[in-house]
Amino acid sequence: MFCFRSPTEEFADGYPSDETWHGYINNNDRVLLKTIRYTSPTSAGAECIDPDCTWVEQWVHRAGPREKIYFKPEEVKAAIVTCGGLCPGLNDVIRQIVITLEIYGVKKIVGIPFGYRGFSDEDLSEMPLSRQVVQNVHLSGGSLLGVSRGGPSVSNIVDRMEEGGINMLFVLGGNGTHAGANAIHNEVCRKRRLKVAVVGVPKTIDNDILLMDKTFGFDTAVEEAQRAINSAYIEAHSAYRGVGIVKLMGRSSGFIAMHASLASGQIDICLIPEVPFNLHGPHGVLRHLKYLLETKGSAVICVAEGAGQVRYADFLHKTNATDASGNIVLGDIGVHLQQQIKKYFKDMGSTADVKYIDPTYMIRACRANASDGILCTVLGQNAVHGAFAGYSGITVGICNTHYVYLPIPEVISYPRVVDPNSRMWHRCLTSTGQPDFI
Ligand SMILES: Nc1ncnc2c1ncn2[C@@H]1O[C@H](COP(=O)(O)OP(=O)(O)O)[C@@H](O)[C@H]1O
Ligand SMILES: O=P(O)(O)OC[C@H]1O[C@](O)(COP(=O)(O)O)[C@@H](O)[C@@H]1O
Ligand SMILES: [Mg+2]
Repeated sequence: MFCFRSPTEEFADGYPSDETWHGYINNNDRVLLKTIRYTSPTSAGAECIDPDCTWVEQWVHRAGPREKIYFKPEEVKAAIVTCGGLCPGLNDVIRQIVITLEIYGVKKIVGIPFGYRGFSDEDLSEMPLSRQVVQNVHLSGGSLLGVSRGGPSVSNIVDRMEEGGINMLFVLGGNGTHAGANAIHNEVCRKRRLKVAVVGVPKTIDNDILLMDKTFGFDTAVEEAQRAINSAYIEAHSAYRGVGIVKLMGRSSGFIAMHASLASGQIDICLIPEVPFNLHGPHGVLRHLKYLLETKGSAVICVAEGAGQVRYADFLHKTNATDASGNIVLGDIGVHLQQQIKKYFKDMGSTADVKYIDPTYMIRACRANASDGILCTVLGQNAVHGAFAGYSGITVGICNTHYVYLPIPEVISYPRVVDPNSRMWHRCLTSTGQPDFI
């Protein structure tokens, strides 16, 4: 009976703890998922399942240390793997998982190099981890272990886990990585019936995982994007009929572009994948740009990489090419915008001085800021508490400011996207002053 998404009743002996210490989470503690009770579907931002906006209580497990633990620490061999693209805070999470495992008394802790690939590539070997190794890793960005896309099949991964005696696996990654983690969980638990815990920590700079307030690294990315936006503003503002373009990450979700635009207060046009727009025509982006140059003298555009390419339009006529993980390879919307803007003004016998800034990797290849550092710390600790409590096939997150365990399938059933009817998108529109481009 090892296939659980809640703590087992079979506890390791000898590790219950001080009953006078009220620092433990009761296994029945729960956190409420949705905290607003909407009166009508017309209330701003309402998410209703029926016209009466019937309120459905949804409770999730509260994260944290349990008094009784399921694994004997001396029998644990824990592994950590980081997959997908980089994200500020990966090293903070790795560090905290290692430190917390050591506090539980775990002696065998390893890192799997370069994502899931590290399970299959003969040239790559496990990296022994200890507090000493990870002590200062959070001071730099990236991942101590390395990351990659693509990699071996789930059964290969589980074969290697069995061979290596790994019985606790911490998986740091986004939607794709979590799909993999869930498949690993199903293989070890349901098929092979091994006593193994697979626990995820959501890593997505795009903030595209469901049900969570936010994911680590997102705040840092938004903050880092400010520098690019400010540079674009200064360039545009100092040029004769200057136009600044900043492209930010977001394959299918425009959260970084929306939040960075809102934070800066310097953006005139924000374009995200979730909101349709035309470039040409009476309501198009170019016409508005002309108006901005005539009235303000300059303009700054913030565009998410997936804007105009996924969902509503395909301005770049993308191929069906995919990366090693199966993600669609997008064209460069920033370059396309730059070309279209130059041509538009040239064709009308006018001019625009267009400066394009692409800080794509600069906003994620940096160390986490203080608030992300704290988030990483708590998530890392809770991942270890969850594994020791006997959870598997779960991931950790922050919901309504509380830390929780969520079943992986629930958070990756589809990517979280910006709701064009949300108050946050409307706040962004208020800040930019842009019209509908349709
Ligand atoms: N549906 C899936 N099932 C199993 N593994 C997957 C799945 N999708 C992606 N992966 C694996 O997860 C890893 C990371 O996926 P990727 O999409 O690149 O990044 P992210 O996890 O950040 O979304 C890759 O090694 C990829 O092979
Ligand atoms: O160039 P890379 O390494 O594939 O990363 C680019 C991708 O990283 C992201 O920011 C995040 O992607 P993941 O969550 O899959 O790591 C995407 O929006 C973007 O397309
Ligand atoms: Mg992905």
